[in-house]
Amino acid sequence: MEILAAAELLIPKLGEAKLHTEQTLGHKVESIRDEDKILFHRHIADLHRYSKDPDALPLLELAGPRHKLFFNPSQTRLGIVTCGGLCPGINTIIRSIVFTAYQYYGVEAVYGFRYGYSGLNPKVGLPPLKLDLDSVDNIHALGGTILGSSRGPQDAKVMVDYLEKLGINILFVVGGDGTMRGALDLAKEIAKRQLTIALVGVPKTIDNDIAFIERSFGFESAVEEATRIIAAAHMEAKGAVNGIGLVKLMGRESGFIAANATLASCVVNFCLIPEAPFKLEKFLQDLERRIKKRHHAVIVVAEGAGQDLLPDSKSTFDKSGNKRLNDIGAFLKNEIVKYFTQKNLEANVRYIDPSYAIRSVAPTGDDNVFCLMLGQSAVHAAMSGRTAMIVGYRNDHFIHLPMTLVTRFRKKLEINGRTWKTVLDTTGQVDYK
Ligand SMILES: Nc1ncnc2c1ncn2[C@@H]1O[C@H](COP(=O)(O)OP(=O)(O)OP(=O)(O)O)[C@@H](O)[C@H]1O
Ligand SMILES: O=P(O)(O)OC[C@H]1O[C@](O)(CO)[C@@H](O)[C@@H]1O
Ligand SMILES: [Mg+2]
Repeated sequence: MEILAAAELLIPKLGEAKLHTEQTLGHKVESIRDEDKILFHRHIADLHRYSKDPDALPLLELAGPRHKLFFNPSQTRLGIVTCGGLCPGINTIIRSIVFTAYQYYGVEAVYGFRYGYSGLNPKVGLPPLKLDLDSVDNIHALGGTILGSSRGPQDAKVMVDYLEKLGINILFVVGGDGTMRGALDLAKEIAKRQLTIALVGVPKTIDNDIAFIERSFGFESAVEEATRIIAAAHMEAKGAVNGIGLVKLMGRESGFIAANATLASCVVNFCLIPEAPFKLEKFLQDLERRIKKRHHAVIVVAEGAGQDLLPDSKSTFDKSGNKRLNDIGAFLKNEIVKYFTQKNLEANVRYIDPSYAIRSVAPTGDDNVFCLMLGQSAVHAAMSGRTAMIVGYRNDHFIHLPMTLVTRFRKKLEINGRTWKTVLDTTGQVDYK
């Protein structure tokens, strides 16, 4: 567990919020008091570290409407941009921001930038979309993003020039670690020019690997979809002599999707994730044991697992600088077939790579609830003048976190934690190190 200093959780503000919220909006507001905070840590061992200086305890601001506004709704213009890979629930976030802006704050100037940061570079030629209640009314039922998304950088100076030209006061950035790094570049440029433009992020990744937040929206929906695919692999495995269903799931550097889908589906015998390196020979021997005993097996492998086993090929990177991974699924399929052929044992491997199919689906009901609340939290934070922050979920609360924190590292599945131990217990797999 990362140990933080209290100051690391302070949220930057554009200035003093002076407008009385209820008087300005003309309706009742159940505001959150700034001093209502929750503990960042909850493990007693972590809390003990602060027993000598309780003032140093790191505390999290709760999300929600504030007693005072920084922005005057009648003069506020909002922008939304969605970047990086798709994730179930992005549209619900967009809808929630638009509805909260219109209905709670009476802000009607809401614009959606097209195709990620590309839409913030006017030279690319993608004018923003004007968003209103009608245009976003049904989008929560759709996968993807109605605004489009992209990878690849744009110059922060060019983007801030454009925001200034359009008179945007608040920009909501929906994206992963890369997007938040891009947003921090924007925040620096905005501060340099002493502009009053707030930047509020909504963290997005189906990999669930964003630092310091406990749950990423869309993760549950992706796991749900992955579970359906694993069920198909199980059927295929049971339908053939010594059938082996092999499913590759997304998860670049962390195995959250693979581990959760394994637990959710109940039929997986081997779950391979990037956090738990394995020796191929040991894994194949255990697979042979399983096949001899039960005559079928299901393997789930996260795309980032076992990369060290793959033959060296020249690394390539996507436009955002993310390393392209080698295909561990195809590699394992070949190795399994080779191994069983050498042993003169029949094995029928059915390899399923659902790839994008698990992340482009519509969100589950629970993810929709989550997205709705994240979108609302983002608007409340921005209207109070908070900036360079994200909204997130931690210790059972919607909270604010500085953007600088969430770009520090990518969260990994804890190998000594409960989830991974449960995977080991339920699959019966052993350590293949
Ligand atoms: N270090 C960085 N500085 C500035 N901008 C960045 C940086 N890294 C990424 N970006 C920009 O952020 C956008 C999205 O980044 P990226 O493609 O890495 O996806 P992401 O937000 O991490 O989402 P995910 O990886 O979950 O799909 C891109 O336009 C990219 O150029
Ligand atoms: O092919 P794309 O769209 O660049 O993205 C694929 C990657 O995006 C993610 O869905 C999210 O980071 C990863 O799980 C996956 O490796
Ligand atoms: Mg990323």
